[in-house]
Amino acid sequence: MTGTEEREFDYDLIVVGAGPAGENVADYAAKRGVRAAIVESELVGGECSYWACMPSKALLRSGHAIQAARRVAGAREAVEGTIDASAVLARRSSFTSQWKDDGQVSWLDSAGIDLIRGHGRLSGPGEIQVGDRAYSARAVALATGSVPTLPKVPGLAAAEPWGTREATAAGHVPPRLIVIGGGVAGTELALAFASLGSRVTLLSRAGLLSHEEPFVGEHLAAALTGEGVDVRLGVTPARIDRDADRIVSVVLADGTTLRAEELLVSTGRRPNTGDLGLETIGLDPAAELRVDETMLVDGTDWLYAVGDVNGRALLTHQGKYQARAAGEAIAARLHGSPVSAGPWGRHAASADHLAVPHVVFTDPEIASVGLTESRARDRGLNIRAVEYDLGQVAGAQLHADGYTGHAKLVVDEDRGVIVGATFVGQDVAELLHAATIAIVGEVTIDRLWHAVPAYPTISEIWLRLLETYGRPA
Ligand SMILES: Cc1cc2nc3c(=O)[nH]c(=O)nc-3n(C[C@H](O)[C@H](O)[C@H](O)COP(=O)(O)OP(=O)(O)OC[C@H]3O[C@@H](n4cnc5c(N)ncnc54)[C@H](O)[C@@H]3O)c2cc1C
Ligand SMILES: NC(=O)c1ccc[n+]([C@@H]2O[C@H](COP(=O)([O-])OP(=O)(O)OC[C@H]3O[C@@H](n4cnc5c(N)ncnc54)[C@H](O)[C@@H]3O)[C@@H](O)[C@H]2O)c1
Repeated sequence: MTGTEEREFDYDLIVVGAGPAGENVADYAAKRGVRAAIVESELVGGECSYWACMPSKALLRSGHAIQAARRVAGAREAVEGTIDASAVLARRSSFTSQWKDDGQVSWLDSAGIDLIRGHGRLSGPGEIQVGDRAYSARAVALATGSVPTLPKVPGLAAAEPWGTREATAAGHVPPRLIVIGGGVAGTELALAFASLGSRVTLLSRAGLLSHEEPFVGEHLAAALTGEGVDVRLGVTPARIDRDADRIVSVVLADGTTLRAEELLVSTGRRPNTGDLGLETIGLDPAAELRVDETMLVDGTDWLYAVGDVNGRALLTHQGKYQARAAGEAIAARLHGSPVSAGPWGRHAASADHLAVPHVVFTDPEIASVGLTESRARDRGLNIRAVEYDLGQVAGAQLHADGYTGHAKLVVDEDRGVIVGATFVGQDVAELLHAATIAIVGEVTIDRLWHAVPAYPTISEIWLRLLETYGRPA
């Protein structure tokens, strides 16, 4: 570290932010003998545990279970009555440990990682200020997550909309809910609240999940509509107000007015780099933090950025993957050991570029990994894509009466390997890891013919896709 080599340090490593990424950097470094502390301004466990992954999936799960039973003759007849929304909210709250972090704090303690409560801010190279105390470290990892972005719509802020935090922590189910944003959070939470009894209107300026294969949005829009969600595509809110009775009005660009008790805005997130003191080490707080494959920030030899804050892939599992690489890279560098940062090296987060798995927990589920066909073509790959109707697979037909779904593989013809896979259908999330392994392992199509899916499982979709692609000559 330039100018700090002769100093005594409070720690080897200080991590700012105790979300899933920060916890794992500290843990993986500590397991290699690094003295680590973690700074947290809210709850140890981060967004994912309390206001994102866990509560949103808990809000969705009961509705999925009811629908799964309704889709099977014989089971359907046993489903009576309506969903118990208060029991669902209580179950959700149990998954957030009632928004208390005692369990995660005990884990930090058992891992030998010091917890410093408060807002952490860089005050110079290797220096973190928390309140009136400055701490020094040989390495610092920023793992401060991301923050929501709000669209510029007149009246929006004054209308006190829900963000994903308010929606995932909701204490009641609003009779009517308007959702702005047809991305991952918007579609998941629209379905969750519809299943709990809200009349939901989902507004999207484009299609749904527009970064996925085009058939994904079409299937999802049809399914959400079937669940009673009023899906409006290609619409933009022009003005938003909340009246004295606390009813929100959203006026669309075409003059239509929609009303609801609550409005949820889920229009994306950006890295949380504000108020981190980046300017004290010569970095522009408004610019993206650029990192190498070990998450080392460009132009430094001591500062790392891990998880949502580096903008590489805003997903818990990917942040934790980066954290495993970074934690061990930090330890190796501090111990003067070799660092393996080349493609697929043990200290490199190579999968961020080629094999990021992603599940949208709607019904149908959307599970995808790697490149879509259009992104693969944009990268100049020589591509052939094959698709198949999941509803034609025996295992799927057994799984649910009238099963509907779709699957697609994107094949790099020059290398004979899969570079992308997308599945849409009930309970397809568990199909995804096979595709991730095939992509990361660069398993050739010829060899995949020897990976026999058991009969009658939904995994037979793999065989159908291979048959559509063709037997090797
Ligand atoms: C509604 C919703 C649902 C989601 N569902 C999923 C899902 O199902 N699966 C999935 O993989 N991903 C999901 N995500 C994304 C996932 O939540 C994030 O990718 C993940 O939380 C990022 O982890 P992180 O550790 O980088 O940041 P975070 O979890 O945001 O943690 C950052 C931590 O840093 C703390 N912090 C910030 N600044 C400071 C500071 N200056 N000093 C001290 N502490 C600070 C924060 O308080 C926070 O605890 C979802 C996101 C949302 C919004
Ligand atoms: N199951 C999961 O893994 C999961 C679930 C929820 C969220 N997340 C993560 O959280 C992040 C945030 O989720 P998200 O749904 O907010 O983001 P997103 O990027 O998935 O979707 C944002 C949506 O808002 C729309 N939008 C953006 N700006 C707008 C504007 N000015 N006016 C109207 N619409 C606008 C976009 O067109 C898009 O449809 C995602 O990156 C995702 O990775 C993951």
